[in-house]
Amino acid sequence: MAGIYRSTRYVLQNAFGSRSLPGAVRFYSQKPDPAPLINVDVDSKTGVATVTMNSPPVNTLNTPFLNEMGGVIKELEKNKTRGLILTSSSNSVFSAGLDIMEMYKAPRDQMAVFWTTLQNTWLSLYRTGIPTVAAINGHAPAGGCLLALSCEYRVMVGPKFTIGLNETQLGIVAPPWFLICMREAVGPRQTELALTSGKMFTATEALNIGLVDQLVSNKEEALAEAHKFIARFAKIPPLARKLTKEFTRQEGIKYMEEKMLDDLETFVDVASSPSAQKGMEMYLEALKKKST
Ligand SMILES: CC/C=C\CC/C=C/CC(=O)SCCNC(=O)CCNC(=O)[C@H](O)C(C)(C)COP(=O)(O)OP(=O)(O)OC[C@H]1O[C@@H](n2cnc3c(N)ncnc32)[C@H](O)[C@@H]1OP(=O)(O)O
Repeated sequence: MAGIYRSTRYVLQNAFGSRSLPGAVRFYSQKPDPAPLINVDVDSKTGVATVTMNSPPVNTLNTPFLNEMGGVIKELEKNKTRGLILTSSSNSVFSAGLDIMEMYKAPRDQMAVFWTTLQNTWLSLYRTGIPTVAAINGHAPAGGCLLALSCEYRVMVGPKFTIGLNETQLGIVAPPWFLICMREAVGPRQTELALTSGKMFTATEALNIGLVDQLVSNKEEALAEAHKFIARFAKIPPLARKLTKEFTRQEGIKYMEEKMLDDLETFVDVASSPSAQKGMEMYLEALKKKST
């Protein structure tokens, strides 16, 4: 463990040129990208940003994507955006979650950079003072569900899409901060039942347990409801709102601030273990078979 801790720190220091970890890796220098993986459209009347994930085919969360997302959130905060609506350009997938190729047969140092980027981007989204809504217009397994859970409100297009933390089905484990997000939405009983079996919920089931807040029948309605949710805060002083959100989300924020490096070590250990690698291999094969 200690060896991994040291080598991970070394890789991150090389990668980010920082002297104090992990705080220093929270900031990204955004390179201009000719083909953005995320589109941002700010409504000039309301100041609300629609952030559209646009990384075909299935919006997997890999290091470049997560870096871009972190940069987008930082930029929106700087510009005092009034709301953030997270959605997808795909007609059927919100996000397929973490890019398994970042974990399957990946060197430990690559896994470490990937996970640190995920931790930081997640924290930015989870704790931002900007009101956030997920307009879930497609399947949202695992990391896709985490993205939605990190927002304050979830509107899901039903009935055919699914959402859930299905990690155990792949032979991997949702880390505690994924679990905290789920528990905040559905409570401890449903969280244990859902995560131990890796259950994917239909949109209606998700509504019934509180995993999503509203069902709609298409993306346009989802966006309209998301705007309505954000409009609720028009008369609420932003600082009071921001601090209240931060207090409500204290457990997840504290976990990440205090346990970031432990969490990283655990991830690299678990994800590189032979059983997790085997699970991912079988899962990737099944995905390939399905798509041919
Ligand atoms: C201690 C902590 C240790 C570990 C914690 C790790 C936490 C992990 C959390 C995660 O997020 S793991 C990822 C879990 N994701 C999934 O289980 C989703 C898998 N994907 C799907 O179920 C389906 O792709 C879909 C329902 C999202 C969409 O279906 P469809 O529209 O039919 O697309 P295809 O299945 O044909 O996929 C197109 C293409 O994309 C590849 N792909 C899909 N998902 C992933 C992924 N997560 N990572 C990498 N690649 C993915 C798929 O293989 C296809 O590739 P082709 O080359 O065959 O086109």
